[in-house]
Amino acid sequence: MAPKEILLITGNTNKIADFNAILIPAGIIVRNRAVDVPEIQGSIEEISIAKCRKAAEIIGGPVVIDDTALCFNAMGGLPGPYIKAFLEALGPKSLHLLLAGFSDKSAQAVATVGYCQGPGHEPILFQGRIDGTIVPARGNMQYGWQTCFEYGETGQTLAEMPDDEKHKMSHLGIALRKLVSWLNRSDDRVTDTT
Ligand SMILES: O=c1nc[nH]c2c1ncn2[C@H]1C[C@H](O)[C@@H](COP(=O)(O)OP(=O)(O)OP(=O)(O)O)O1
Ligand SMILES: [Mg+2]
Repeated sequence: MAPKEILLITGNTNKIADFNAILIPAGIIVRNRAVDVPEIQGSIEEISIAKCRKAAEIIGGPVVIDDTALCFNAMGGLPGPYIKAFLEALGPKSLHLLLAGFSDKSAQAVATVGYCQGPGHEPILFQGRIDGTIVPARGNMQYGWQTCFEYGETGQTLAEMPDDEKHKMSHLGIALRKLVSWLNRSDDRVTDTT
């Protein structure tokens, strides 16, 4: 089987590294274009679909995007897809203070990966969601809000987990494994009809 290739549209170098770490072992080559695609307001799915459609229009061909949300249950799912603005304003060390007035610190990390064949095609979404708890920052500060999200019952934030362990259970890992099986299925369909 020929190696598969995707074009990931993102300006986030940590995201590119995570895509590579998860997809290279699955036999998928990740190319990247750092285009800043406008992000609308709406549900996680609406934002991802619009972002994916716009990226395909800009590139004029097949693209993959990701939009990652951090949803606080006490806040009805906010900041959700708007987490980037909160992170930029507060920094990872203060993010947990948003929940200071709530006893419920539970949260979900949600990766929504979109694939669009090209302009005029409908994007397809692949989503990974994991449950966790928002805590004062612990671990490697390198990436986003990962210091503040303690995964499940592990007692570890995503930033305290070794990368290979994290990619096996992360929101992005789950979403990308769904993308991989869809890419492989579509390959089978092509084989079936020839
Ligand atoms: O696994 C993650 N662990 C920790 N932090 C993360 C993760 N994944 C995204 N993040 C951060 C980056 C950004 O502050 C926000 C998501 O925003 P999001 O729009 O998806 O990413 P982005 O604007 O950096 O890149 P782009 O839209 O060009 O793909 O959460
Ligand atoms: Mg973005």
